[in-house]
Amino acid sequence: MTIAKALTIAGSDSGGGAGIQADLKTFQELNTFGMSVITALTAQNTLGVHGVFPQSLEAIEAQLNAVLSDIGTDAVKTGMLFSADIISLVATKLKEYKVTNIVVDPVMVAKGGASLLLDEATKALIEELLPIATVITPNLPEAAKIVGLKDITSLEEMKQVVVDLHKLGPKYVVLKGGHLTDGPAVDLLFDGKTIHELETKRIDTKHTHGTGCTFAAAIAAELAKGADIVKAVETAKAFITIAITHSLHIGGGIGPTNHAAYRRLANEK
Ligand SMILES: Nc1ncnc2c1ncn2[C@@H]1O[C@H](COP(=O)(O)OP(=O)(O)O)[C@@H](O)[C@H]1O
Ligand SMILES: Cc1ncc(COP(=O)(O)OP(=O)(O)O)c(N)n1
Repeated sequence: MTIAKALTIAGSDSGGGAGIQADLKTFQELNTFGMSVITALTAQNTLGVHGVFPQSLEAIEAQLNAVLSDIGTDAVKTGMLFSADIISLVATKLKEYKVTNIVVDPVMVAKGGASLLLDEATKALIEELLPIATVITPNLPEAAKIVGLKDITSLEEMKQVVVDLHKLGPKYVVLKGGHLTDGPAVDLLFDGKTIHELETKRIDTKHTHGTGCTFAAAIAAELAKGADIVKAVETAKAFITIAITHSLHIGGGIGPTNHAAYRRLANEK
């Protein structure tokens, strides 16, 4: 039996809602074979990030070589990369192994405010990773930081920024509107010619831990299976919307999204 393969290069979330754990659950639910390269450990739960422990470059390189020299992958999703050195290593290895379908989620800050990317690493992200990305999936604060704005607060501003982000080299840009404070949850996909709007009702819940990781992992899984970019992003949007609708009220803070809900609902149809 053959199965599409997807690799996440990201940080571990001990609480299970974001990072490597969210990515692997999403890969599994979307019928791909998930693999991981762990860049950093976080001691994390629904209340926040309590510790960040980056892995050595040696450990990260060994994981990348092990997976890519033997198994290979049909898509990669990058998440928390933490430092400029880790970004450079990942970019070098993705080029060395000629990896295609590279989804870059430029993770910078967790919802609780903890920094998951050193400030000085933004330059390496922009210069080394964005140009080799198939698609990037920034949220609004990440996009603002990348293009040098204070903030992005409207759909009109999003439409300008998605074009500016595309000029940095990725083939496609998905700008996520989850951080807009009211109105529907609108994401924009720009393919260099057309801006596609993906809109759903905004779900009234605080339990949104791991939304960005899950969404980007779903895009990677769909690309790995051969979907075109529009279909991949549409499926990812449906996946995350259902995961948020059925989010899990566990722990004392911001609970995780429900990765199992999409497949469960599909099976009930
Ligand atoms: N309350 C919500 N209701 C519906 N969709 C949401 C909600 N919050 C976020 N989303 C969607 O979840 C995905 C992740 O977006 P976002 O939360 O902005 O990312 P991040 O976790 O990186 O900050 C996007 O598709 C966004 O539109
Ligand atoms: C290890 C790790 N990686 C990424 C994140 C950020 O995840 P995200 O999907 O943006 O969700 P929030 O944390 O912002 O809810 C993380 N927290 N941990």
